[in-house]
Amino acid sequence: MEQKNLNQIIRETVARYMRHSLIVAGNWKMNMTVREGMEFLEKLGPVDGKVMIFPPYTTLAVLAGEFRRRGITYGPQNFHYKDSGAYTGEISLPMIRELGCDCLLVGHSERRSYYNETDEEIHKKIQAALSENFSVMLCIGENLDERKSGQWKKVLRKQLLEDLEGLSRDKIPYIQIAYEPIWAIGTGVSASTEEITETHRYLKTVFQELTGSDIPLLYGGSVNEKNAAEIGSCPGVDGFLIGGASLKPDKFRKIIEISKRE
Ligand SMILES: O=C[C@H](O)COP(=O)(O)O
Repeated sequence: MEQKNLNQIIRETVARYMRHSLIVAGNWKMNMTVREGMEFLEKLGPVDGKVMIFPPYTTLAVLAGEFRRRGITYGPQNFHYKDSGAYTGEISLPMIRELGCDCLLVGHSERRSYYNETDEEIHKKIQAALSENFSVMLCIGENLDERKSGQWKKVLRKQLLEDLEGLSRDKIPYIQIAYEPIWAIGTGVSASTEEITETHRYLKTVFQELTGSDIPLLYGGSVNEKNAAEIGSCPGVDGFLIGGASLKPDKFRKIIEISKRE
């Protein structure tokens, strides 16, 4: 019995280390002027691994070439689903394409709560982006009341089903999901490894039911250089979406180092 448990532990450990590198994505939110972004990249130095950055538009436009040169995938934090028109303050997919962006962030809880983005609107954005062959990183997450009352499964399932409604099989490789419990964002206290493991297992199951496929599933919410190794070793965690710690080159670099598996 003891031997069996040991074998199981060895298998799980080997499987964990054989996994591909984790995706390390930074969401700069409304931070980083062009000058600050340039300084950030200089301090960060060369990177390898799967690194993504979602900067604000102004910085994105000026530094697109720098990101590309360093092998960093980059894209906007928001966009409009129409190609053009009288939508003051908005940015369209053709404009984004011109900057060579590959992956677009969509559905972040700050967009949902501060700008009243609905699942219907998020669905339209995803459909538009996929039809133009962009990749998307869809953010989903529950609030503290929903977590405490045990409603989180229902809430996350609804977001997934509504945001990805009608997703065709050929577009599955263009989707990544970031699970971000709203109550852990910017608080300095991440969800526990038990909560992350349980939630990721649940979301992978729902996505499997929905599409018959696996999906890259990132965790976001107070990830930093100190907790990344532990969170990254949770089953079902394929990477991180990082806010605060992605603004500090030394912290971001440490997380990239921790996330290398090959
Ligand atoms: O998009 C990133 C998340 O909102 C996480 O932000 P945080 O790492 O500052 O908690």
